[in-house]
Amino acid sequence: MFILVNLKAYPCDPIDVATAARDVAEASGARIAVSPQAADLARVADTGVETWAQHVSPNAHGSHTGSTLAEAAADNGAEGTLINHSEKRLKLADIDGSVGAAERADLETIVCANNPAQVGAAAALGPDAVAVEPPELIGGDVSVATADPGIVEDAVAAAEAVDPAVDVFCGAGVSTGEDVATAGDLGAAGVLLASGVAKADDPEAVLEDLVSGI
Ligand SMILES: O=C(CO)COP(=O)(O)O
Repeated sequence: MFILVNLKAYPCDPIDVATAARDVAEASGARIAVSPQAADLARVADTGVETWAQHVSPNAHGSHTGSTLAEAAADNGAEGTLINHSEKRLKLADIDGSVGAAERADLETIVCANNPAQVGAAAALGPDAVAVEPPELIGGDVSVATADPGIVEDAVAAAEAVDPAVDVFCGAGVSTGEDVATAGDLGAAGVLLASGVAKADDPEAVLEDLVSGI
């Protein structure tokens, strides 16, 4: 199970979380990545933790003010990128373009989706993985795998039907090792989470609990 911690725009110290994630990954052997604000990519990558962008634009180099270029993310230490997060929704053509931009820059890709139908559509674009995150459960206390196990199973089936090479992740409300284990039992290859770590008083303790569920 891959654990990806999305820091969103939370007011946590990205280096504290990155250092804790690096230490827990090293001690446990688990794969843990941290996805900070674009401006913090290089500092987070410098800790040695696996670092992901929260978004990359479909654009290549050129006159595109305000773009987060895949090439710039990669040059600043990102190894992968989320695309189409629920809080950064894109048009279909732009999701396709961002997947292509990430591939050109050698970034691994996870395309996020609201439901199994969108998971199937996202899988057709050829990312490395897709993630199902019901928006109504994001930021809550109950894990998607407990609140709506069927949506995870249906997302796994939807991706499998389109492209069995595309991994399926789930996210929303994940905060414990038990949540990680339940997600794995439903067929997820990993989890995306944010508030459970970014808002924690002791992110390292939460990460240690999370990897106990792998
Ligand atoms: O959006 C998410 C991860 O990308 C999930 O957020 P929470 O873990 O805060 O529910």
